Amino acid sequence: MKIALLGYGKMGKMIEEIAISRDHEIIARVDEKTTDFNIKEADVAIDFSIPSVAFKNISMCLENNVPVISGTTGWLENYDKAVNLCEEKKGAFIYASNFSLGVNVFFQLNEYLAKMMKNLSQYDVSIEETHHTQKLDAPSGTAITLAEGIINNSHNKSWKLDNATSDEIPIKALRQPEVPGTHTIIYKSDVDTIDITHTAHNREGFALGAVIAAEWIIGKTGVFSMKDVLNLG
Ligand SMILES: NC(=O)C1=CN([C@@H]2O[C@H](COP(=O)(O)OP(=O)(O)OC[C@H]3O[C@@H](n4cnc5c(N)ncnc54)[C@H](O)[C@@H]3O)[C@@H](O)[C@H]2O)C=CC1
Ligand SMILES: O=C(O)C1=N[C@H](C(=O)O)C[C@H](O)C1
Repeated sequence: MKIALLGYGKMGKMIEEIAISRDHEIIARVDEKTTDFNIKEADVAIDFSIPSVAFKNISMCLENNVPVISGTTGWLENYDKAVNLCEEKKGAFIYASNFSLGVNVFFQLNEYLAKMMKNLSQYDVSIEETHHTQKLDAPSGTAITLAEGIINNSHNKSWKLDNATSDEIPIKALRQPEVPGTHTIIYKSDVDTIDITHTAHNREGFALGAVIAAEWIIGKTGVFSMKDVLNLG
């Protein structure tokens, strides 16, 4: 498979390593200085760039009929436009806030727990995420997906970063050197606390998931999620 890497930072480099180990070829490594590449030469593009350029990258791929996987977070105000463009062009597109197998299991665990806690009003739910200090967006995309998983399966209606009211799920975003990504869901009552945590030890799980998604999307048409790729029960 010929892969164009849109964004060649921490994730782009890790994806390159894993893609090569699975016999794929990297035909472009694109950062803000790159001008001379032809996206049409790629079988698939993998975008791990920055929030302000992700939608432009995704649109470029869809306009040129190149299937695109995006893991960039912090650009979701344009997600619906990307979906519409994909449908209009009969293209193929996957966005996931987190490509790791472990977090995708954790997403399902979170939804299951939210259903169990739905009518236990003595518990208040909150989310905490910790990432490295270079992260541009807060809260993390994964924390937003977790909040949406709770909202879709409980009486909670919305989430808020810091200073939440009692109607909102509070999300706390902590930044500490070198942390690849830790997410905790907390249910607290006066008498006890239930919490579940996913801790990434490094970036390999994210990168492997993105390459598996890229392998999976070849030959398909439509907008998909990691749930489709991983076929989790
Ligand atoms: N969905 C997932 O599983 C994961 C998502 N991420 C997200 O992926 C994104 C990238 O993360 P990292 O690699 O850690 O960040 P990074 O800062 O190490 O790399 C970002 C890269 O984008 C490049 N870039 C800047 N302008 C560009 C442009 N116009 N076109 C193409 N590339 C451009 C930068 O040069 C840099 O190399 C972030 O949004 C992060 O939140 C990170 C890890 C896992
Ligand atoms: O920026 C990161 O590093 C990560 N970003 C993603 C997010 O915002 O959820 C996924 C992972 O937690 C690492």
